[in-house]
Amino acid sequence: MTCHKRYKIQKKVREHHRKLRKEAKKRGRKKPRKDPGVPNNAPFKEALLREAELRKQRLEELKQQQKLDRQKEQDKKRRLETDPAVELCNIEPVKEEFGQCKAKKAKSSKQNPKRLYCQELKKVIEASDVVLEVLDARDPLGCRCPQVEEAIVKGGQKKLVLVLNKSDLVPKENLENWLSYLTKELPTVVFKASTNLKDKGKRIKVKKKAAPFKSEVCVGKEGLWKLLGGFQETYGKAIHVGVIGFPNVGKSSIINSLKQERICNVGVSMGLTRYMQVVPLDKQITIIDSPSFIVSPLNSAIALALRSPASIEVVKPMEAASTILSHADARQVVLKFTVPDFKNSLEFFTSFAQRRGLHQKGGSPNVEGAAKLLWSEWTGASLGYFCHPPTSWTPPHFNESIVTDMKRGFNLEELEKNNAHSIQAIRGPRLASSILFQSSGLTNGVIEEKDIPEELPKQKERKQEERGDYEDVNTDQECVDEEGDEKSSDMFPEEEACEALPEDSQSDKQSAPSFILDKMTEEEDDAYDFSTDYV
Ligand SMILES: Nc1nc2c(ncn2[C@@H]2O[C@H](COP(=O)(O)OP(=O)(O)OP(=O)(O)O)[C@@H](O)[C@H]2O)c(=O)[nH]1
Repeated sequence: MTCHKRYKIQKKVREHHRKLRKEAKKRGRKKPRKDPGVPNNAPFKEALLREAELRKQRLEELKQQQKLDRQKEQDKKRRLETDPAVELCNIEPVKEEFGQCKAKKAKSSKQNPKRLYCQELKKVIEASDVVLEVLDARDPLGCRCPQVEEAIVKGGQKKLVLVLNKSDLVPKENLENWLSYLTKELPTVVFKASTNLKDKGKRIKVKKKAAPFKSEVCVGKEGLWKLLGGFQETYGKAIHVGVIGFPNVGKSSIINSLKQERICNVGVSMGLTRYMQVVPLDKQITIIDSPSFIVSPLNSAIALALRSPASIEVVKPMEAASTILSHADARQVVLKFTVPDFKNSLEFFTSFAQRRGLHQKGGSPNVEGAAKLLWSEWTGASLGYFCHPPTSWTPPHFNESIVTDMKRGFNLEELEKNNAHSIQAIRGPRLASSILFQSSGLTNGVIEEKDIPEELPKQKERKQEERGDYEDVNTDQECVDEEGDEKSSDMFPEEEACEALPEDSQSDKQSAPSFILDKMTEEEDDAYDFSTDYV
């Protein structure tokens, strides 16, 4: 920050305080006077002090009593909620916005969130006839969870379908390779969710003449509808379709795209969906959103960094971002983020922070902020990177009979045609401008509640603190997301820097102080908005 600007801010702060003092004076409200206590020469001072002490004690006791009463009341309520009749609300279609059952929320507020996620996920699987496992096309294998897949196919009653989402973020050739790799095992749908939908009730009107903005278009919707519709016809009755997957793969976005309205909560924060949500698509098909899978702590560092729901797991941003960086092609990273060559991750984060205008007080680069930004971009909605599918066809973890069973009832020829059509319609990044990433393969998940260790209170506190920290970055990101999170990954660095700013700064780019110092003009410098920028 320039000295000129700093002094200007200080002056404004002084003026502001002066104004407040003046207004307070006008209103006649003065500072409360300090209690001078009982003077030493007062008669009966000792007795007065004792009396005051007693009054204080009585007040404390009263407060304690009220607290106990409140606790008793809450216990009573909780007991009422454990009544099975309340449980029924779990499977009822959503009635309120983002459909979270309030009773359920209250009940589970004190439960270990990982257990809650497992419970909800199990409920979704149990209630579903077809399960859509959503995979991030940038690392499809890393988004598959063998434990959950096995739980689905175990009974032989349910169908498992893979949905290759975020396919706009990988090169076309790569997408084709992954499709042919995955379809050998399970029916796979190529999808690109629409990320710019209006809230529930406000349907999008697609004008006939005006071509919709590239980022608003959903691709693969027809294919998925037809696949589910065809299956429902052969099945002969109404079906429930569960949508599952690791955090941020786009489960809720897919449901919103199918429904064409923003019915499920969507955002860059990992682990945003905490409860199952039932959304009727039509009379015959009901879709169920679910919270993400819980990652097993035995996974590799890269799997933990990319697949841990930040809302319930603690992953240190610096460690996570460094691990991600070590798995990416350094040359392509340098080109993509337009930073100089780097020897280690710290060097990269320093240049990245400078490039994106992330500075701490005093002007030093905000390395931690840069790490958080890279981490959230890697799991977010705009950065293009890709992994190669295994070169040879490795035997699936399902045997032949399960594979044929999973494909039965679906019109696979039609699906193939629709996928080819989707691939044509998606305009992904070029292979040369995308970052090559080394996947660590399948990610192990925890599906049984008993496998989740109980958290110690101290651990819990630490997690909450760190989560708060992470959410700071993500709320910023979310704001951007809502503005139109599908910015091309080939955007200019200045635009990308703006992406990391809070919504206010985004919406008022002209007046907000720019984070990019070398681009800061005198006009922007003068435009310090005291009402929004001074905290
Ligand atoms: N570019 C792109 N972004 C997508 C696509 N689908 C989803 N996203 C973005 O990915 C982010 C995560 O999407 P969500 O739908 O919240 O993902 P989720 O799996 O429900 O996430 P959790 O609720 O955290 O488990 C959001 O910012 C979406 O806008 C897609 O097809 N392409």
